[in-house]
Amino acid sequence: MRVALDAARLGPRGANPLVGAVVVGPDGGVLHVGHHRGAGTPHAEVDAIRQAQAAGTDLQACSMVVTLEPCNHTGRTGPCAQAILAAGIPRVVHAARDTTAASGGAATLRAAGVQVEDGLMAEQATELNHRWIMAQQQRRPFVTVKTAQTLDGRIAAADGTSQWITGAAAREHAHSIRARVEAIVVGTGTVLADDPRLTVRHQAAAAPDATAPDATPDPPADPAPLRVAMGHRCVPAAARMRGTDGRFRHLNTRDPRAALTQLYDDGVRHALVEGGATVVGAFLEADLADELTIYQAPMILGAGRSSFPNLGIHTLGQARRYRADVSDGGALHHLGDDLLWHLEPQPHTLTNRQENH
Ligand SMILES: NC(=O)C1=CN([C@@H]2O[C@H](COP(=O)(O)OP(=O)(O)OC[C@H]3O[C@@H](n4cnc5c(N)ncnc54)[C@H](OP(=O)(O)O)[C@@H]3O)[C@@H](O)[C@H]2O)C=CC1
Ligand SMILES: Nc1c(N[C@@H]2O[C@H](COP(=O)(O)O)[C@@H](O)[C@H]2O)[nH]c(=O)[nH]c1=O
Repeated sequence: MRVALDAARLGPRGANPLVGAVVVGPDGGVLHVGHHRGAGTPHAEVDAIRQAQAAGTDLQACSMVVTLEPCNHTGRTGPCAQAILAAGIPRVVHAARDTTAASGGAATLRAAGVQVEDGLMAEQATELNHRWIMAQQQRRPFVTVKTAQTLDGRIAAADGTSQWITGAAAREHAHSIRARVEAIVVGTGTVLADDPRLTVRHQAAAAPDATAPDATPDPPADPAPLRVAMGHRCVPAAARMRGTDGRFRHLNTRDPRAALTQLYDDGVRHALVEGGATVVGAFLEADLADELTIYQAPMILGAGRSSFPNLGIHTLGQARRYRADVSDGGALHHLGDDLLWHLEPQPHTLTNRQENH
C-alpha cells in the first residue's frame, strides 16, 4: 500500500482524487504500479491492469492493492470494479472507502466472488485527498488558486500593469494548469484592467500526453474551460473573454461560495481562480483555496497590488500556513528564471485561525 500511495502522489489534483494501484504477485512482490493522471484518463486500477496485460502477467494469480475503493460507475471512464472482474483478479485490498456517487465497487466485487479487504492505511489515503473529500462533501468544485507575483509579493505595479511578471516558461506552465480545469475565474477588476482571453494556449493541449503512453489524453480544450467573471459590474460587450463559443459566464456575486455553487450546478468540478488580488483574497479568506500554484519572478516592484490582501491577519499567530503539495511533481519547480510554489493548506489552518481569534 505504501507503493500505491507513492504512485498516487504522482498524479495531479483536480476533479478526481489521487489514486495509486499495485498488482502484487503470488509471492507478495510488486509487479506493476499504476496511478491516475487526472480527470478523463484511466483510473489507477486500469492503468496497472493494462501494464500487467501488456507484460503478459497472469492476473488470476495476483492481488490488486489500491488506495481507494474501486469505482462502480461509468463517468468519463468505465467502472474499475468491472475492469478488475474482467481481468480475473481474485483478491483486492483497498485503503479508503469511496463515499461518492462512484461507491459500491467493493460490494460489486464481493458479490462476484472476489476477496476484498479494506481499511489498510486508510488514514493516510484519506489524508492524501482530504481537500478533495471536503470539496465533494460541500458539493463544490475543487479550487486551484494561481498567482504570478514578484519577490515582494506584488501581482501588479502601482499603475495596475501586470503583463508580464513571469517569463515564458512559467506562463506556458500556467496554461497547462488551465488545460486541466473546467472553469477559469477572475474578478471584474481583472476583466477591466487586463481584458484577459482566459483561453488555453498550451503547446501540449492539442497533443496526447507523451508522459502517459497508456493514458487516454485528457481532452482539456474540448470543451474549453468556462471563462468566468465574478463581481457586480458588467463585463464589457467587447471583452475578449466573452469569446464566441458560449463558454463565457458572468457570476453577479462577490461571494466565493455562491460562485462555486453556481459553477458546480453548471457541471464544473475543478475551477482555477486566477485573480486578481481581491478575488484570490476572498477565496483564501473563505478557506476555499484547495491548492496554490504561486509563480514567483525574480523582480521587485516595491509598491502595487499585494497578492493576498484583506485576510484580516494582524499577528503572526493568525498567519495562514501552507505546506508542500506532494502531488504532481512536488512543491518547488524552476521554470526559466521563475519559481513555482505548489502548496496546499495545512489541514487545520481554519481551526487554528479560529482558535487565535
Ligand atoms: N499577476 C497576476 O497573477 C494577476 C494580476 N492581476 C492584476 O490584478 C489587478 C486586479 O486586481 P483587483 O483589483 O484585486 O481585481 P479582481 O480581479 O480581484 O476584481 C475585484 C473586483 O471583483 C469584484 N469582486 C468579486 N468578488 C469580490 C469579493 N469577494 N470582494 C470584493 N469584491 C469582489 C468587485 O467588483 P464589483 O464591483 O464588480 O463587484 C471587485 O472590485 C490588475 O492590475 C491585474 O492586472 C490580475 C490577475 C492575476
Ligand atoms: N500577469 C501575469 C498573469 N496574469 C493572468 O493572466 C491573465 C491574462 O490571460 P490571457 O489574456 O489569457 O493571456 C491576466 O488577466 C491574469 O489573470 N499570469 C501569468 O502567468 N503571469 C503574469 O505575469
